[in-house]
Amino acid sequence: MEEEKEMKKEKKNIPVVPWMRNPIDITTFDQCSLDFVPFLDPRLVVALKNMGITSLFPVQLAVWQETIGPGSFERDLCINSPTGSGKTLAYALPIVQMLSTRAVKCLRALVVLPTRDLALQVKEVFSALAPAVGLSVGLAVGQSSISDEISELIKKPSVEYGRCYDPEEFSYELQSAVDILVATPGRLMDHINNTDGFTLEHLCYLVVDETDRLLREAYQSWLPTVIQLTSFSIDGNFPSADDLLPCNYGSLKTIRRVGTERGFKGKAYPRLAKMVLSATLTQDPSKLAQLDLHHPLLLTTGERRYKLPEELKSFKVICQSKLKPLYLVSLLQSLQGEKSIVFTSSVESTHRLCTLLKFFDNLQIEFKEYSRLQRQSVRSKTLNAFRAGKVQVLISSDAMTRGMDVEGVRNVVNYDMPAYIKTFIHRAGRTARAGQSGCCFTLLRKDEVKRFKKLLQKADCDSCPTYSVSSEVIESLNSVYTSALEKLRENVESEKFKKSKIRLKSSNVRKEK
Ligand SMILES: Nc1ncnc2c1ncn2[C@@H]1O[C@H](COP(=O)(O)OP(=O)(O)OP(=O)(O)O)[C@@H](O)[C@H]1O
Repeated sequence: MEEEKEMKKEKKNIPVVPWMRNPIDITTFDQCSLDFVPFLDPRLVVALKNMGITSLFPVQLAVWQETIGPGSFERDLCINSPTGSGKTLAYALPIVQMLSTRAVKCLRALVVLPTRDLALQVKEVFSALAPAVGLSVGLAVGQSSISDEISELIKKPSVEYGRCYDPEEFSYELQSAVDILVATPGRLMDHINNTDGFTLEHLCYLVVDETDRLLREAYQSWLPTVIQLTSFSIDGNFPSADDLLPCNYGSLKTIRRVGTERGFKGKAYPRLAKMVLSATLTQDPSKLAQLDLHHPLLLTTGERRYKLPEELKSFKVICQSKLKPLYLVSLLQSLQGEKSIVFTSSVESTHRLCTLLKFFDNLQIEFKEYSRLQRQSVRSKTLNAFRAGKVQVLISSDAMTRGMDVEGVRNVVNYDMPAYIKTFIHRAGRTARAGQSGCCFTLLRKDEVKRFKKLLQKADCDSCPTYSVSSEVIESLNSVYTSALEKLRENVESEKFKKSKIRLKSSNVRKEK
């Protein structure tokens, strides 16, 4: 009976979790000039202006109100706000301001993101703000070797030549070189487990960005570990690491301890304040429970759970499956070199489509493949070229969908219809960011149209006109397409042959051994 009730609520879009039913509506806030933002540190005003920011977006003002303003961050914040609405600055700005008065450097804010590319992007935002008030920002994503990363994050004590040091005392002297750390879960766990001097004992702020994505995967249990290391028991004592975790967790000796600590002189331990964010925040009670939120407060945009950016226009392009590449080429040509991202359903299909397009004679579109099958260095190079406008079109698997912010993307093309509204939202959200306009085109077979319409209704989108592609253009491309398909077939055969040769060679080497 209870379960039935819960299901009905979900269908009606009423959150099952009670505290989610009385949110703060972000749409009631207006954009606000920096000059009128209460208590904003003048040094940060200068830093923001240097970033080209002259006013705060509604979500940023709403979070400011709940952290620096009257809310005083007494409750943990769950922020559900559309793609491109400025969530990064919404948490970065108050964190930097709150830490600006700190006396001693230690790790006080941790921001966790699901991918390296996203972490790099968020670090840029913190790096543009934090130095203005004397704070340092670190990155733990596995971009450099672990030893390089450690030397960036941990400050070694100065050693006097000729003096003999007790090793235990010596390691106790290790100090954080950063106030704020932006990390991916894997590298974070590496440091928690193995890096001497890496400690969460002084952590005041935890941000879980792209929350629903991070909660979907366990990532070596990073979340329960962080929560255990930063919580204290009802009697006010902090648990001992030995009580909580297996003995191979080396540096967990650094768990929060009872008593006065460096950085909290004379003050009781503050609770760990959390901000969790997404454009498609989960409402699943069991997932939210993992975050161990303290009197959570939801900040959301309007009444609907999912919302597309105001300035996004959606179109459908109807075509037969076998003619999709032709329609795509024709569509891209009609976009006349505007920065665009084409999403496919898998890394394999991304690769196949790119190979096929390479065989289109006289295409006159600068495009590049971007998928998680590629090495990070290749991906970074491609992304930089795309950012710089040297590449007009990125053909991508879903590696790009979450959070990536590339200026000037005017169009998104769903080469394959996304199966879920969340996927549609994150893909489409690579355009129409920060109040700019943008278009999302979805290639559909006739029999997919009804399902697609239903999908869009979940995000309150009732208008998705058909974008017609000129049949003359399609016809004129037909012979080029036929020959490109033939070349693709030959290419697939030769790739298969090469792979089988490599396999044979390596099995012969093994036999010889
Ligand atoms: N107050 C502001 N004024 C002008 N531009 C801003 C402001 N705040 C953010 N931006 C710009 O808006 C863009 C989108 O911001 P951001 O990446 O934080 O969005 P988001 O809400 O996190 O999106 P997503 O859900 O896709 O991750 C960025 O290019 C950022 O520089």
